[in-house]
Amino acid sequence: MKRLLILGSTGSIGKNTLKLVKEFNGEFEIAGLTAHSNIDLLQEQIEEFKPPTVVVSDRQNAKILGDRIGERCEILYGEEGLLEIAKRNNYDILLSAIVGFAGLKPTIESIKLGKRIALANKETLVVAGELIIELAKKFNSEIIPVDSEHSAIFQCLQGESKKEIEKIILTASGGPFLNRDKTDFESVTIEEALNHPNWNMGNKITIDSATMMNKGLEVIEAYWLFGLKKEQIEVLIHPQSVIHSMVAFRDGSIKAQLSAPDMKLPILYALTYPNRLNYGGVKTDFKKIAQLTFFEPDFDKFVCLKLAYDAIDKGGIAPCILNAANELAVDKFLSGEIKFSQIPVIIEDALDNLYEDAELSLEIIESYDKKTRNYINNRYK
Ligand SMILES: NC(=O)C1=CN([C@@H]2O[C@H](COP(=O)(O)OP(=O)(O)OC[C@H]3O[C@@H](n4cnc5c(N)ncnc54)[C@H](OP(=O)(O)O)[C@@H]3O)[C@@H](O)[C@H]2O)C=CC1
Ligand SMILES: CC(=O)[C@@H](O)[C@H](O)COP(=O)(O)O
Ligand SMILES: [Mn+2]
Repeated sequence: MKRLLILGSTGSIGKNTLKLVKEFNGEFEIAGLTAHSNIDLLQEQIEEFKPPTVVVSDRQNAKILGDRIGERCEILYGEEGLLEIAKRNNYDILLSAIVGFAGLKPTIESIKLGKRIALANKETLVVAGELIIELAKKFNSEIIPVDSEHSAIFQCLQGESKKEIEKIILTASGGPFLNRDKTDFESVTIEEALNHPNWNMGNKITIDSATMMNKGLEVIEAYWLFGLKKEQIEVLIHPQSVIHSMVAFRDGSIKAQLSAPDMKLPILYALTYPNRLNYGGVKTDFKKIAQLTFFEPDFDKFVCLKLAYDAIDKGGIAPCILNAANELAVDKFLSGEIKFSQIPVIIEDALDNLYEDAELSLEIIESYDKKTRNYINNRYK
């Protein structure tokens, strides 16, 4: 029986993980769940999975939830609550699935306990990749990717050594605007941008897929996770999302991992690695897949992808600024404050004006995250 602490249990990854916990009755036990503000769903999850402790973001929601469920489970709140639940030594695997920068600090606490991290929260590696990889080594914590592309690469690399890799090929669906002209980006609606062709995900990552910042964040995530040069990380548009990524080896051989697009597979692998469980929940029928196609991304159209590659070159605090600016720009687009076409403009503006040489530490990363958000809030009211 593996004990799971799920950060972000009310989100898309969190809910898929709980479906697996239910499906594999007896394999997993829930040591804790966390939500931001969706206390109705969290309450249902408490009733079904009986975690000893849960966390919500604010005190008032903690009180409302407490009035509803009484003594059935301990309720913590705020950032302190998240850090506290992550520091408790009562679980085996942390499923890190909070969206955005908020996932960073509790993930670090879990790494410090030497836990296995099933990492969905890609922003953790984007903003603090160097620190995270160092800490994971120091505390002997395994970081197993949940992100479908990184899980694919991780699976292709089993039994291989790094020196044999020529490059990795991150596949990208191209999102809902793959065939839309860039001149139309001004008039893109929120509904259109949230209409991902292949994946059903949370709002933030869905908008990132539409701008292709998701692929940019994934390039940075792969850079840290697999310790490769930027030039060894290629992005390839593959609109069907059946090949989740590939590794090309120096002898010319290429390995790929394939399946119908369903996050339950990479989640399950991160929970059971190096083993697999019998699972018929995701069916891949090649006879129903008409074709698999591939082509190069258009960096002029999807500027966010270019900005992410540039942020690796700049290094230091650049990926943190890129991430904070992107999180805020996406929020502003989703609340109707800015146009879709302004997202890359805002990110570039923040990078141009805030980037400087800085010795990385958690404190510096937190201060640049705040500085970037303040800068954008003041400029784009
Ligand atoms: N969805 C997917 O298929 C994939 C997701 N990922 C990554 O996984 C992560 C989660 O994505 P996804 O599940 O789609 O996101 P969702 O938006 O669906 O869920 C986010 C979760 O985090 C909680 N949350 C949001 N803001 C905060 C905060 N400030 N503090 C604490 N908790 C918070 C939410 O709570 P509440 O519900 O109460 O708001 C919810 O439980 C992201 O980093 C994403 O990039 C990676 C690959 C695929
Ligand atoms: C499921 C998953 O891992 C997402 O990150 C997905 O890859 C998004 O698709 P695109 O960013 O390729 O559109
Ligand atoms: Mn992905």
